[in-house]
Amino acid sequence: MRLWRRRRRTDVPDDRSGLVVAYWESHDEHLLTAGLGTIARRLPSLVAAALRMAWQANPRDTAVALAGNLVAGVFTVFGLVATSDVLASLLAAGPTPERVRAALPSLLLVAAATGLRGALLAGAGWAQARLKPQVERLAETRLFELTTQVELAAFDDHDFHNAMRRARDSGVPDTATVVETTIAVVTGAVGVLASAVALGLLHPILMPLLLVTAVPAGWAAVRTARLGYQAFYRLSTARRRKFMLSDLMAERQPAAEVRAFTLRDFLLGQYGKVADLEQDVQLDVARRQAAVKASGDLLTGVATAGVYVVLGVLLAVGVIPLSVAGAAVLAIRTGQVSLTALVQTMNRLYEAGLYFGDYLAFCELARERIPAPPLPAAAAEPAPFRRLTAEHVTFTYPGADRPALSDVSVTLGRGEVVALVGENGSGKTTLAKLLAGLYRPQHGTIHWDGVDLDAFDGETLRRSISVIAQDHTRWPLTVRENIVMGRPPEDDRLAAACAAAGADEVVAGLAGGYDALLDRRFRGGHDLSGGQWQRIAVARGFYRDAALVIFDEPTSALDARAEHALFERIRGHAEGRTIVLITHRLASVRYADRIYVLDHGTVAEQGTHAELMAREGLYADLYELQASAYRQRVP
Ligand SMILES: Nc1ncnc2c1ncn2[C@@H]1O[C@H](COP(=O)(O)OP(=O)(O)OP(=O)(O)O)[C@@H](O)[C@H]1O
Repeated sequence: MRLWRRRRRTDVPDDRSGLVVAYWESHDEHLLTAGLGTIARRLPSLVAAALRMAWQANPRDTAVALAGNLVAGVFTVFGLVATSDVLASLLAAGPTPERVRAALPSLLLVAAATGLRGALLAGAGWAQARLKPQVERLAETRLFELTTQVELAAFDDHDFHNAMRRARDSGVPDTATVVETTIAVVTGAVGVLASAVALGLLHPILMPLLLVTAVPAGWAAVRTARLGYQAFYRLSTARRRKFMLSDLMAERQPAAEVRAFTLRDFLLGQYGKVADLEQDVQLDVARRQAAVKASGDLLTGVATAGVYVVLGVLLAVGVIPLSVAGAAVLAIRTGQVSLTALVQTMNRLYEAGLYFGDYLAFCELARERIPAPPLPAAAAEPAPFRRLTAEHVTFTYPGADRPALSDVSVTLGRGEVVALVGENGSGKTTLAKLLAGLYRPQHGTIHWDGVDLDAFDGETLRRSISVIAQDHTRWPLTVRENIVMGRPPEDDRLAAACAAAGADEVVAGLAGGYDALLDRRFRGGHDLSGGQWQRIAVARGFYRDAALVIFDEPTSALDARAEHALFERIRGHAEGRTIVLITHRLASVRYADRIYVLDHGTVAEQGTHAELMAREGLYADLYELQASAYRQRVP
């Protein structure tokens, strides 16, 4: 932390400190200043949460792992106490063969206890190994169940996004680590307890000696974990920027532009700044962790020497006999091994627990952002509407300082083609997403034949709506999967949708036809041109039998002939449905039943093409501007 502040004041260039400030503002101070007490208080709830997770993943394996370790502890005590009897027999007066014979029963007990303990630990270890992948899968499934269910607006929220990255990248893998180390902590604690009980049985005064060696090792482990977490948290924003830069420099998609714009030096320079920052922090942390570890080891050595001195004194003044002292040394050594393992695993548990905490916190956060369930009365699948109306709708994106839409009202009737036009950033896409139920307005209502959209279950509602987004996803799947998109595959429908979108020509040109894989990262995969991809996306829109079909800039990448043909087909597709068409090609919206002209988030004008032209307002201006461009080119 000190290094950080020093750098911010002195040699960090401005753009680098931009990263730092972003990180610094989102800092969770209390996690970074956690001491031994905090950890001790945190561990029980952590252990409980981890065991709950393990139990949900597989109750039998969890029970076997825990019970195996606990019962093994009983055999440890048994073996240590029996060792004292062995030593007492061996150190007694008399001929050696007699002494060995006398020690035999205790020796057999020690051997049996050791064997059984080993078998139990092996069984517990096997159960534990089985648990790991099961827990990992459970954690990942839960995370994806939530990330695919939260409201779309959550993805526009920087804090939510950061929390999701931390949960996905560190939280999920560390969930399995937390379960693993929880059981290891139980194992270590049982081992220490067994040694302590054995020492207590040998002589009560020996018990506290074991604990003396625990303090320095515990301090070092906790401090090291804390330093590591500080570094991770400090660098979370910087790492995100580094991943982004590494994608820009080493992925296929931006490769051409990196060269065309001669961006190499700029990107490497940006990368260098982030990498310098990361390296500085990591080296600083490594140096401080090494110093802490060295101090911890030194103090543990001093404490162990002290324990042996005390043992020697007790022996010298006759408080304990030699056989007990011998067994005590063994118990202390056994206890120390368990103690070291316990401290190390506690350290790992605490460290992983912080990330696991991020995971649990994110799951909680995500649950809060799942849209509320609909009213039971209206939860059925919506019937095709006669009228879809948005009334006085206002919507502001999370973190935005002004609304993207203000007091917007529109009406869509069945069988209509309704066009949304307007300049860049005027709110067309936002309005379309609200009509599709992807975002919820903060003010105003959207009614599907008089029923508020909120009353429908989101998934059910969206089955009745088809959205072809402007920035549609190029799914790395086959052509068929790209168009069918999880709906039951029907060949006739597929062919009709492709023909309507002009994608049939694209499919005909691919060796695998509908089964061609559209991802060049896999052997035999294909890539398509922008216009070809757009035809596939439009076919997706035609394939879904939806009451409301939204085409957002469906022809932006199409050639003139394909564009003309597509607008014709879109009009044909409106029968029994409603089409919302967003486009800047105003010639194509002339035949729309109604045109809404958006301007800075409000509806500036509405009407048919003829009405709007007669009005001589914004629409007429934009239309004339486009038309004159064509007129100029044609003498
Ligand atoms: N995810 C987002 N988070 C914050 N602001 C956004 C987001 N998406 C859009 N905006 C803002 O909302 C406003 C409306 O954007 P929208 O995409 O709806 O405009 P548009 O009319 O579709 O523009 P274009 O013609 O360029 O596609 C813009 O000011 C834009 O910057």
